Amino acid sequence: MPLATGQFGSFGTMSSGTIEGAIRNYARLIGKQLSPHWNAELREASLPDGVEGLSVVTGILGWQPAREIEGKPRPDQFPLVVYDPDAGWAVARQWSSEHALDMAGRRSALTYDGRQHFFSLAVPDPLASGEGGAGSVFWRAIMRRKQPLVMAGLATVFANLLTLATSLYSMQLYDRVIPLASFDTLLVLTVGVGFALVLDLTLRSLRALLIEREAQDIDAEVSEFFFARAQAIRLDARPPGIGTMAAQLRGQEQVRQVMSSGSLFLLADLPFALFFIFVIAMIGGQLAIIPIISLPIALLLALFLSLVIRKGADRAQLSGNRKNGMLVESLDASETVRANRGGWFMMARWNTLVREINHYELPVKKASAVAGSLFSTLQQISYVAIMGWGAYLAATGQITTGALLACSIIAGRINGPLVSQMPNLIVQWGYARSSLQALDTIMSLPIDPASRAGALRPDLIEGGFDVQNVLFAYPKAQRPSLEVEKLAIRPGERVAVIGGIGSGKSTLLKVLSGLYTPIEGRVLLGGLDFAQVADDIARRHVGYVAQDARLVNGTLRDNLAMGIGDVSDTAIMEVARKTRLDQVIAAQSDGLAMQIQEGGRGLSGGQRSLVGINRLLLAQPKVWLLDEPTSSLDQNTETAALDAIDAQLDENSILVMVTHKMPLLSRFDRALVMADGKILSDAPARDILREFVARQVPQKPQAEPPAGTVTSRSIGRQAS
Ligand SMILES: Nc1ncnc2c1ncn2[C@@H]1O[C@H](COP(=O)(O)OP(=O)(O)OP(=O)(O)O)[C@@H](O)[C@H]1O
Repeated sequence: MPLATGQFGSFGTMSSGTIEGAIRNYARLIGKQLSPHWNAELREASLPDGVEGLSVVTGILGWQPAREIEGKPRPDQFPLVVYDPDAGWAVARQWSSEHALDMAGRRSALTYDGRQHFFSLAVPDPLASGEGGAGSVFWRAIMRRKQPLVMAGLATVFANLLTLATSLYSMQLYDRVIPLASFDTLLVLTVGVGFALVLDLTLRSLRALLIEREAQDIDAEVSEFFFARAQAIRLDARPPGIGTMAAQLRGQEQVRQVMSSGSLFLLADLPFALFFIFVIAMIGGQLAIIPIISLPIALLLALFLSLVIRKGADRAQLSGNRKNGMLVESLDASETVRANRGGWFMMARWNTLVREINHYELPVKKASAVAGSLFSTLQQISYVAIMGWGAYLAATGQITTGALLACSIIAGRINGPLVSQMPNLIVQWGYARSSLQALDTIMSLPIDPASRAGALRPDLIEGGFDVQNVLFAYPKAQRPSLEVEKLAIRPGERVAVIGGIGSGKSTLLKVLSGLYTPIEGRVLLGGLDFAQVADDIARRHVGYVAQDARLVNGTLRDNLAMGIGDVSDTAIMEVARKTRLDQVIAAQSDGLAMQIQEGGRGLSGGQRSLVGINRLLLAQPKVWLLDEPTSSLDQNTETAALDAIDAQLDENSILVMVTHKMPLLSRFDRALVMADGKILSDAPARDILREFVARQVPQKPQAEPPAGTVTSRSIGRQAS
């Protein structure tokens, strides 16, 4: 709800600012990302008007309370959240004059008249909760919901106490009602136990509902965390098996399921087992010895089972994840597999994995089946022992028949749910444990420094690239794929990168884009270590079209406007006309609303590249990094697309483009020739082109590759 309305001082009319809007702006300014659902809990809350609103909001969100600045803030204390009695909540960047504040997201300044309140806020980082491993992510999510969980715990306590009511009821029936034919007592007891049962039902249902509701929230929070974490993993550190990694991430559902299935509350029943043994001792005396013996046996059996299945569950889980990876790979590469008659090869790998899973799962299944029978036998033995020994005690007058019956009911309560569900629970926990281990592996992968809190957020990046002693190697690679001692690219330069296949051109572009972090050396852009610049700022400044331009599931419009925000259809069509994408759009009955399938299926390779180029033209970055963007375009479309890019470059823009098409060098100032991950030559593009043409002409009769194709040999020759 709006907290205040009014105007910002004398500098113009403003709409009223809400706390949520101010927090969003503040987080952006200080470089913290808010999780997508950060304000979900605020929607149902009623927030007070006025300055108290912020403390209520931080309380609901579980953040540290905001710190109010006393008096007039110093310049070094900005940015600050501001509450103005007239204009509501906003964010002040800095003083713009002695009595005016420069406001974030607002064009006019706020007049300071001493009535404003200033706050500094500690915005938690959504990825920070990952410190301490995957288990701690779940644990923190649970602990944030202490209140409902305490209530669920209390419901467990009461429900357990109420089970005593039925046993005591039976005892009274046998000891008082039947011998004395006391029907009044029967009526009172039955009504009493009836109430107890209704209460028990209510409490158990309440507990189940509470757990389910909280489990859903925990699920949303935890899955959001792992999704964000997976997105933030440094691209160069990603494991190659995407399908396997997806399966590992899905393991979180298994952990969540175990946590929400009420199994945790089954463990909460454990202390009650001790209490029930105490009650049996009170009613049945020596009979308590039976559960005192049977309960530890059950627990030891459970411990033994968990040890037996641990190894098998871990291995079965690993193979299961690989199986998922293989499934994804075989579906993704189905054309290649089919065209090369690789079906049987894939099938053989699949069957091997299935056999592997069965091999590891078999001992788990066997152990849990045997344990199930053992637990049920233990339960029956303990029943027979209670009844047999109890009958002797009753016959010899040491306990009443009612007490015997009550003891057998209570003993059933000890052994019943706890013991009968134990094997299942242990197997579930075994798998959840290995899922947690897999999640820990993902958590241990390095994340992009730019995704971390504290990344640089410059308003403006001015200047060119300065690459200093950069060394980059892919994980587990034998040798580096890129070694660049020194490379400077000034604003306004158009640089082509050429070289044979696998010479390191794409890697250079990825390192320049900041998507890959060098293992040694630095890439500076405008004097800033680019790896330290916040991701959103970096992406806005640097545009990159990958060699394999992939699209995502959604409409063509979604794909063109991805990451750009508000972009009108008119703007899209204007750019599309320049690059000839308009012809692709016109050929579709749905136009921009055309549905694109995963990975860009539905469009041809060339069309996909063209969408990538158009996206960049709409984003209007200062730095353009293009990896063979026109390799699959026809001549006319290529010319149109490159002309459109040319037209958008100004004297401060940088263009670095990888290409195998030598004639395109005429469009560039400079050309870098690469081989073996190194820059062999860095020269004016026209010189390289002239040299190339000169060398090509006499060699034509020797059946060399067609002009315009760069090979390792030709590059070697140029460089020499
Ligand atoms: N994901 C990866 N993991 C391991 N090694 C890789 C990976 N990608 C590339 N390489 C290796 O790094 C080297 C440089 O590859 P890069 O893709 O930069 O070459 P390129 O010059 O762009 O080649 P092309 O012209 O074929 O696109 C190659 O030797 C390649 O084998």
